[in-house]
Amino acid sequence: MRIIHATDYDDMSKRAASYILERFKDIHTIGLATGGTPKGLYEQLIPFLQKQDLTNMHTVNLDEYVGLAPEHPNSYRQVMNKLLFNEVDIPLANTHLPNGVASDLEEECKRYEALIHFLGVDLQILGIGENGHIGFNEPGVDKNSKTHIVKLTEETREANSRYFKQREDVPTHAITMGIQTILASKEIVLLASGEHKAQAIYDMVHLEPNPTCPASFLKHHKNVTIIVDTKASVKLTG
Ligand SMILES: N[C@@H]1[C@@H](O)[C@H](O)[C@@H](COP(=O)(O)O)O[C@@H]1O
Repeated sequence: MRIIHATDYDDMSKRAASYILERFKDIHTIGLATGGTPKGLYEQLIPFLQKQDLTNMHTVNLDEYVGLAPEHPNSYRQVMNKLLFNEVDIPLANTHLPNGVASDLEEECKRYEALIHFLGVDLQILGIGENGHIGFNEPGVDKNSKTHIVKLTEETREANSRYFKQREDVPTHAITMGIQTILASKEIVLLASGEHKAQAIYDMVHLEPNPTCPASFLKHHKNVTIIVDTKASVKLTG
């Protein structure tokens, strides 16, 4: 695990953008994350992406809420459209997320997993939850998990309720890439900013891989870079 230290959120976003741009010519499929953390990174990437031919590029997102149709303003599909896809000239058909309203959700998980393996992810961007979750792989997750349906912890629903009108509107379940799905990508870049992420970052770096901190399983991957700002790394540096 390589650690790149950034001063603050803005610096983290800029460093992450430069890191990705240095490798851009080798990225055909990129794994994307939602949440507040990668927003600044996407803003940094947009001016560059606007000048690229993205016809053959594909994106795969980590997760989607169960029960929210792609048109729902809180669906991760809409979030990604707003943050990135509408700003650049990528065919929407090349931007992939699980379908949270599929009639057969188990089949949908299989379809999405197969699609990811077919495309092959060159670089996966990750954020991290305060409880160490990646994607929506909550504590207790199986390290061999593939794309699956998860019940969200109350902590995660609370953390994500800021995007919804009221807490009760936050879905109880989601479809997420599993730990194995994430580990199958060629390279992983995890971003974290803010003191509320400091414990999760400490656990990820210092604990043996174990399900209490799902991000600790990233130690099983040979090419992981974490870009953390001063506040998120405060427990690492003392
Ligand atoms: N499923 C997403 C994760 O992919 C994200 O990393 C996490 C942290 O979000 P934020 O970046 O807003 O702190 O929240 C959500 O639960």
